[in-house]
Amino acid sequence: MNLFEIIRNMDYTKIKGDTDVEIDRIVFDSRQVKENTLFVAISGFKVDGHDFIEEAVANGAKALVVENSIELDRDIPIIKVKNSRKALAHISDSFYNNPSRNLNVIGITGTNGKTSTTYFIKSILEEKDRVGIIGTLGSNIENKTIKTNNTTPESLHLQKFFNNMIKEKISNCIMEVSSHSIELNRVDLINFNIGVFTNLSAEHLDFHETIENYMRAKLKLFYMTKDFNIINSDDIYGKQMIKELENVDTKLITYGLQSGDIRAENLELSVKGIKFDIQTPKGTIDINMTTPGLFNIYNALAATSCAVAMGVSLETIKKGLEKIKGVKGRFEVLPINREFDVIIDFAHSPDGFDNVLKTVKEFAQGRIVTVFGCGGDRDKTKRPKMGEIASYYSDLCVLTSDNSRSEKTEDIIEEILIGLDEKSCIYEIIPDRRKAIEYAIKNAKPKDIILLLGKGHETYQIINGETYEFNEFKIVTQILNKLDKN
Ligand SMILES: CC(=O)N[C@H]1[C@@H](OP(=O)(O)OP(=O)(O)OC[C@H]2O[C@@H](n3ccc(=O)[nH]c3=O)[C@H](O)[C@@H]2O)O[C@H](CO)[C@@H](O)[C@@H]1O[C@H](C)C(=O)N[C@@H](C)C(=O)N[C@H](CCC(=O)O)C(=O)O
Repeated sequence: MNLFEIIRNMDYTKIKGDTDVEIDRIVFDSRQVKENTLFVAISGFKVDGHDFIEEAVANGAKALVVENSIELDRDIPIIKVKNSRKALAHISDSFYNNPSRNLNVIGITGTNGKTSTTYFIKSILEEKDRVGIIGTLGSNIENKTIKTNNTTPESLHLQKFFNNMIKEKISNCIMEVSSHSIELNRVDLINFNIGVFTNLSAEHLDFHETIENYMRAKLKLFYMTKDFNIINSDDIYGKQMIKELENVDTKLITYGLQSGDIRAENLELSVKGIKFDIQTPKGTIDINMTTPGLFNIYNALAATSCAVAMGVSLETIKKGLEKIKGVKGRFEVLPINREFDVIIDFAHSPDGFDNVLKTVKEFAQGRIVTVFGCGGDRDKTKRPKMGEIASYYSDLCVLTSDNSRSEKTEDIIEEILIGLDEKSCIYEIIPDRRKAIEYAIKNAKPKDIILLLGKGHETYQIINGETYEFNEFKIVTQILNKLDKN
């Protein structure tokens, strides 16, 4: 494509050289420059793309887009812009021929639930249509997945994914939209048809500084959408967003338990799953899902709102939601058929602990027994916080190893103990994780829920710098078989 065409409607401050050159490739990483490449220098956080201009030119860059003034003794076109991330979004959109305009793009934003909601919507829409996904788990079209560094990748990659989806005759793209991506111009110029807001809690404040800024970053998505804004009206920031969006023309659909156009009623929560009715303006559907947790009711409401906005029938929504199976190692209830239950979850942060334990508390009829440790060589401030949260919700905590890496498990446990509240829960220390699980299972009482936190889908443990095979699913089965034999 001709460079002049690519930058035609873009804001720039200066152009040096002749833009009548053919460009076959756009990159923002000097290491990926080949012949006929346009290199866009991005000011980074750790390093700065402008520092790699010489390398990009040496590798054959045919033109440059820069934000800083640069000296170059080669005669290639240089386009100077105010904001090169913004320019990258524009260039990528033009280069791939504005692909998002030919897709139904659904953007999901919020602190929690983005990934699940994305997959819930997919499950409904793919009953009738082909669906592409962009998010934490990569860019996915049916069984082809391309891994990505970011939940919402850089604009160039986003536009390329959209273009691939069009080539594959996909009509719907469901994507997670992180607040970073909004602030860093990754999603500029995307033609969003629908925007979904799940919820907001304090996170990423290292980047946004205040929760107000964090909310305002997310709010920007809803000024970009063309057809529908879908907002969780039970969430306190959701309520604020609804007010802010009062004068926006895009149609608004709200959802929730306490309020909303799309509402869940008659909830039944158990370790086996969730049963509830969804009231919609088109009628009521009864839903029976095998994914436990109140948060999944919210995810189902967000997905239903989206499907209702798109005119999908209630029957299809029910079918799509009810076929959803959990994700490996994420709140996975093991099929052990005993008087107690074992749940494996990947939670390994205070926030993750709070979410999982709060959910278990919603339906626990017996004791909550939590087996966990904390990772070594990683953020130590998490340890007392995880101890505090686990003891707040649990009846018994079994403190053990996670991936201790180069640290001593016993030292990590000492730090967890600083936060653990001995008045609210009893605890045992068993550093060997297999033995800790065995202890919890051997001493389980009817109706107990045993939570194994931290490893999730991982199949290894790193202890004293060595990696050992450690598959929690297999270990639980082995322990149960051993107990049955004795
Ligand atoms: C803070 C942040 O957003 N950083 C992003 C940023 O990194 P950076 O600016 O530090 O980039 P860098 O890798 O140091 O390099 C700067 C520039 O120099 C270039 N370079 C570098 C080396 C070289 O040899 N040649 C060269 O040209 C790089 O290609 C880049 O253009 O630009 C990179 C390229 O796009 C991103 O991958 C990277 O995301 C990092 C991995 C990250 O962790 N980001 C987080 C904060 C983030 O965005 N998270 C949200 C999810 C939040 C959530 O909901 O949980 C997300 O959407 O992922």
